Amino acid sequence: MKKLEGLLQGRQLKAILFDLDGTLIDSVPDLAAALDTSLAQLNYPSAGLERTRSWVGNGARKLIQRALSFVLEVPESAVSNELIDQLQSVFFDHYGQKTCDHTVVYPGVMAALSAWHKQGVKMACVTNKPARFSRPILTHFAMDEFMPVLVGGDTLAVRKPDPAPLLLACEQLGVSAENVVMVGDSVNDVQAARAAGMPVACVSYGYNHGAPIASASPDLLVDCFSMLLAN
Ligand SMILES: O=C(O)COP(=O)(O)O
Ligand SMILES: [Mg+2]
Repeated sequence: MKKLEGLLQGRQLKAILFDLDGTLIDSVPDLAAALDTSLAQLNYPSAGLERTRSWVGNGARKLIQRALSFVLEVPESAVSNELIDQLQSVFFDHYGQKTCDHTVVYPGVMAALSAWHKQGVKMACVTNKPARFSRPILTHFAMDEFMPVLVGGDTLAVRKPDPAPLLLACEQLGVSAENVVMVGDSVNDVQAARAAGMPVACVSYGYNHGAPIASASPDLLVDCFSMLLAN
C-alpha cells in the first residue's frame, strides 16, 4: 500500500479506482475471438489477437470502428455509423455469450485486492467496457466482493478520458477524489485521472493504443500488479 499512498503526498489513501481491460484482466483472447467470429459472419477477413490487443481501451464502439478501418483499408473516420452499428450488434451477441472463456486475471491482482480490502481501502472498477459485460466478469472472477461499485463505458453519456466516470465512482464509494488513486493501463486512464485531480499509477503490460504507456507519464509505472503493494 505504501507505493500508492506515496502518490498522495501525505493525504490518506481511502480508495483505489481500477481500469478493467489490460489492468485487472487480460480479456483480449475472448474479445478477439468474438471479433473474428463477427467479422467472418459479415464476410470480412479476421483481425487476430495482436491487432485486437492494440484496439482495446476506448470502448467497444471504437474497437469495432478500428476493426472495420483495418478490414476495409480506409481511415477510421471513413467508416460509416451504419456499418459500425451492424458489426457491433453481431459482436455484442458473440461476446456476451463468451466473456470469460479465455480471459484471465493478471498475476498478483487477487492477492493485492484482498490485501487492500483487509486494510479497509475501498475499491471500484471504472472501465470503458459496457456494464452489461463488465459486471458478469467481475462476478465470474469474484472481484465484485472487493469492488461493489462499477462504472461502465455506457453508465454515463461520457467515458474515460472524461473524468466524470471516476468522479461518479468516488461519489458512490463516499470518498473525496483527493484521497483516491487511479490504476490503469492506457492514456485514457492517465488523462481521466488528471482531469479528476487524482494521481495515477499504470501497469506496463496492458493495452495502450499506439504508444508505450510510459509516454503518457503516469505518476507511477509498474511491470507487475503486485508492485503496487510493495514498500
Ligand atoms: O475499451 C474497452 O472496452 C475496455 O476498456 P478499459 O481498459 O477501460 O477496461
Ligand atoms: Mg484498460
